[in-house]
Amino acid sequence: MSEFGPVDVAKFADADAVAKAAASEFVEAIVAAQRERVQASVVLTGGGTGIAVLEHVGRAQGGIDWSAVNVFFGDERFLPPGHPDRNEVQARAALLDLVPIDAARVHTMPALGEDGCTTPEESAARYAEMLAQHSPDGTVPAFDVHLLGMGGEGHINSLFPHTDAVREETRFVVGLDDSPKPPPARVTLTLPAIQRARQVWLLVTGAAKADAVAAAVGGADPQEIPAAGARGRERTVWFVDPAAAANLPKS
Ligand SMILES: O=C1O[C@H](COP(=O)(O)O)[C@@H](O)[C@H](O)[C@H]1O
Repeated sequence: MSEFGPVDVAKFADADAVAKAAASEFVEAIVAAQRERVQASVVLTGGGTGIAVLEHVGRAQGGIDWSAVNVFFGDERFLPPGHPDRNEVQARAALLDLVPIDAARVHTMPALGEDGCTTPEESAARYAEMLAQHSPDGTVPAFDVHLLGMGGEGHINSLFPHTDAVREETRFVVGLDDSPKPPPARVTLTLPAIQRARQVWLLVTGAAKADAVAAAVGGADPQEIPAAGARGRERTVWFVDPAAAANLPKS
């Protein structure tokens, strides 16, 4: 039996409908996790669609007990604190500053110069320690939902094709200083960390991503198309618009 749940593709009329639907299901998933386990843990992503989803969650919110949500990040740009390109900064503006969540529950990846971190690897090591403290077995939490965006070449978090980061098999967080997409210095959860999540949701819109969507859903090698390795233990869902879904088999 596979260690992963099924892969579903959910198609919506356009990019805004993708963001609205994912936001509404995200709220429901957090509420359901809190009903079952009291605490919910989610991983946020950067990128256009990922941040649009958070804006819609901020408007909807319905029923989430924010005092029992732990927020983590899938990747981060290793830039000074408060830099507008940091995923954390964008997530705060879109959602986290608008809801009653305790600052201690927002687990950000240390920025350049924060907590004495001068390299992405130092930031990654700090983040891995923090994740271990939030995991019953001292590894990484079983996130309820891990949100992901995807680049046109199939990257997720900061896991780019044919890189050491996407090949990583043991560490849950790594730093890189040669990201093909700027900025070069980044920190990212790895495939082994993503694969601990109960649910993995990929939020993908636009024609530029159609080839990578089809390859990933079709079971490509994750070293070629990192998104192919993004699988949740209970469920993996692709939230796509018609342009991103264009090259999927019609059935
Ligand atoms: O660099 C990144 O890109 C991906 C995808 O972004 P998108 O704007 O094309 O949706 C994003 O998921 C990731 O967090 C970010 O660091």
